[in-house]
Order: sequence, then structure tokens, then C-alpha cells
Amino acid sequence: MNNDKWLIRNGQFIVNAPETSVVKGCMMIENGRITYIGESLPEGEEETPFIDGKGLLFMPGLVNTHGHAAMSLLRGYGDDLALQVWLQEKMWPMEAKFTSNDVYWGSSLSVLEMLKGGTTTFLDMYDHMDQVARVVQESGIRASLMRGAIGLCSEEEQAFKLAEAVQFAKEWNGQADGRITTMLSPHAPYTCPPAFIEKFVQASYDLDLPLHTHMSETAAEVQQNVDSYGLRPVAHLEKLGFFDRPSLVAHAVHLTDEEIAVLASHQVGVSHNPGSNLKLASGVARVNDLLKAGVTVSLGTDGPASNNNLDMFEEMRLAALIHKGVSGDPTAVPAAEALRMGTEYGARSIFLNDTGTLAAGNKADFIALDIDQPHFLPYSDLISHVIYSASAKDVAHVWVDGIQVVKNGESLTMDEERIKSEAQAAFEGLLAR
Ligand SMILES: CSC[C@H]1O[C@@H](n2cnc3c(O)ncnc32)[C@H](O)[C@@H]1O
Ligand SMILES: [Zn+2]
Repeated sequence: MNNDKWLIRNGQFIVNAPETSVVKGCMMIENGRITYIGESLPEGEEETPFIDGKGLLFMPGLVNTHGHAAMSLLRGYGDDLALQVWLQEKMWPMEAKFTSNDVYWGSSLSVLEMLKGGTTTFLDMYDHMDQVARVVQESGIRASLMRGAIGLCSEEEQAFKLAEAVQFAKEWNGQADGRITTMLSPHAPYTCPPAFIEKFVQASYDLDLPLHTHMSETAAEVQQNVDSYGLRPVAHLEKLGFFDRPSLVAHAVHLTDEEIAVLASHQVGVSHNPGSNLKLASGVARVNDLLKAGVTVSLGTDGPASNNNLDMFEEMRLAALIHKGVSGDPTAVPAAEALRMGTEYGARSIFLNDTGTLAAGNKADFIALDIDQPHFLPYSDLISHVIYSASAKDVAHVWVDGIQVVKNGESLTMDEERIKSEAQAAFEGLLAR
């Protein structure tokens, strides 16, 4: 933990209360938490160590609420395919060959990309999760981790996967100085028989941990659910008690009005993954209607093999653009709302209540953008610029828990050259096996 007290002076800070706006002045950090943001230097702090924020825009770290980090090894391996073909013919055969070493280097590559691009918290659903947790420990990032379980196997294998998921969730919750939290995650209703999902719901009660799953990503999947169980995925999961638990669903592209009301009434969060949904031609989620119904909608990249990068600025921009385009309503998902989806709502979606905004009392998870660049001028509306003009490349500095992990665009905690060469070797090893 960081026990320093220090200040940023002469900076510009995006705050969300009482509304999303920019404050010019100072921010103070003590013991890894923000203790002050305001226009003037707090009294008696003239001698406190500080960094000069001139030319920088400080904002909350981005929160990526759905992904599979190790799939960076499969980036570019299987493009331009629909979800089921992509999964069954390209991803799953390769993933069957993944070792712990592959997951370690693939996740390292993704965490390096995420930190350098301003993501300070990510959700990860995968296998060999001890390796992902190790990467989180070493890199200094914050994460919500879970062993994803596909139940298209024998009951014996299902029991083994559930036991692994429970063991991982118990063992790692609160580790890495509290930066790791855990959830429980059956992969999807189309890959997990109802009785298997019910076991995850029971484990969620037993461990007092939230649930996460893929849901209603494609029209074909919704139809398959109706054919198999006589219900669409929302009613199916509701019947299995999934939504009686704190839960987050990824994608939720194909929803009816009634289903949106069900998600809202159970306070189910939705991780909207616009880049992945567009690339896999899954459709466009009803984000405007979800937000209007009071659903917490956050943003995720999904895995790097269906996106194909982990740039959360791109996801915020896509969210702000595509819902205007498909609705014909230029007021749909305004810039400030897209920004909250990428930060505040992200933290809320994964049940973190003291990160996601720059506010006194919150964890000091924040980033600084270099706004002394042509595409940020004129300084008319910096919130607009963050959504419509910025990209991951503009991130100069990153702090998590008040500890700097990226400085002048370079990682301070991860060995970039080693990670790139090991990831390339891991990919070649997968091709050769
Ligand atoms: C059980 S580990 C996670 C599992 O999820 C697969 N996956 C990656 N992206 C998607 C997606 O968009 N929809 C459904 N499943 C996805 C990944 O390949 C792993 O097998
Ligand atoms: Zn996914």
C-alpha cells in the first residue's frame, strides 16, 4: 500500500458530481486514496510534494467489464466469422491447447496493453485463472476475476470445473492488496445445462459472491434457448434464480421491452461490448432503452480475438456513435454518459463502490491524458474530446491505488520487451502443437 501524501497542482480533473464536469486546480492523494479535489491548494499543504499537471487532463481510470485477456494470443486468428463458427471452429480448438504458461503470457500482453491505454480495472473470465491473478499481482492493475465454466461435458467434468471456480473465487478474493475481487461465472445458457447454472447460483449464495455470464449475444442463441428450454435466455436465467443474486451479464444484444424491465427490476448490470458485437455481426444492443429503464450499462472489450484491441476509448466512442446512428437520435448516449459507462458505471457493475470516479474518499485509480496535442484543441469541451477525439495512445500516466504504474507512456511494473517476445513464442508454440 502507498503511504505517501502528495498532490497534483495546476491540473484539470474530470469529476462526476454534482455533474460530469472539469475542475481546474489540485488533487491530493493520501495512502492510496483521493482526499481532496478543488480549485485552491488546501491550507497548510504548501510543502507537500507535488507533480505539475500542466498540459494534462486527469480522469478516472477506465473499467473494462468483460473480457478474456489470454485470448490476445489468438488476435487475428479467425476474423470475419459469426460467433458460433468463430468459437467452435477457431477459438475452442486452439484454447484446448492452452497451457498455464500461455495464459500467463497472453494475459500479461493484455494487461500491458490495458494499463498503457488507461484501463485501471478489468474483468476476466477464463481458465488457468491463477495465472491471470499472478499477472494482476505483478502489474499493479485492479481486477474482478473468475474461472469461466463451459458445461458441454460430462457431469464429472462439470463438477471439477465448478470446484475449480469455487476454489479460485475463495482463494483469490481480496488478494493483491485488495485489488483482486472474484465472481462466479457459468459461460452462457447455451453452453451450461440448467442444473449446472443452478449450482453456480447456489455457490454464489454460499460464497456471497456475484455472478457473471454471457447472455443473448446473438439471435441464433436466443432461438436455440427457446428450442431447448421453451424460454428466451432472460426468462430462463430468471427461472434458475440467477437474477436473485447480484449479477452482470455480457452483451445482452437481443432483448424485448419486457426483458429490459426484468433486468431493471432485478438490478442486473449489462456489460455492453460494441466492438465485439459489431465484429462478430451479433447485432446492436438496445443501450438507450436499457439506460432509460435504469439498468447500469458499462463497457467491455470482450477478448482481444473479437475486437481486436483493448482500447476502452474506442469502446466509449463506439457507444456514443452507434446508438445515435441506429436510433436516428443525436442525443442518444451523449459524451458524458459514454464516459460514465467507461468509468463510474463500470465500477458499479462489478460491485466496486470506491473507484470509478475522481472523488474524495475514493481509491486513487486515475489516468492523465496528454492534451497538449493537435486533436485536443481548442480547449472548448474536454469531455467531448475524451469521447470523440481521444484514443489509448493519449494516455501519459496511470496510477492504481495511488501508485504510478505507467509513466510517460511506459510501463513501470511490466517488462514490455520480454512480454512481447514471450507472447509471440507462445503463439508459435500453439500453432506447432
Ligand atoms: C470459459 S472461458 C471463456 C470462454 O468464452 C469464450 N468467448 C470469448 N468471447 C466470447 C463471446 O463473445 N461470446 C461467447 N464466448 C466467448 C472464449 O473463447 C472462452 O472459451
Ligand atoms: Zn466474452
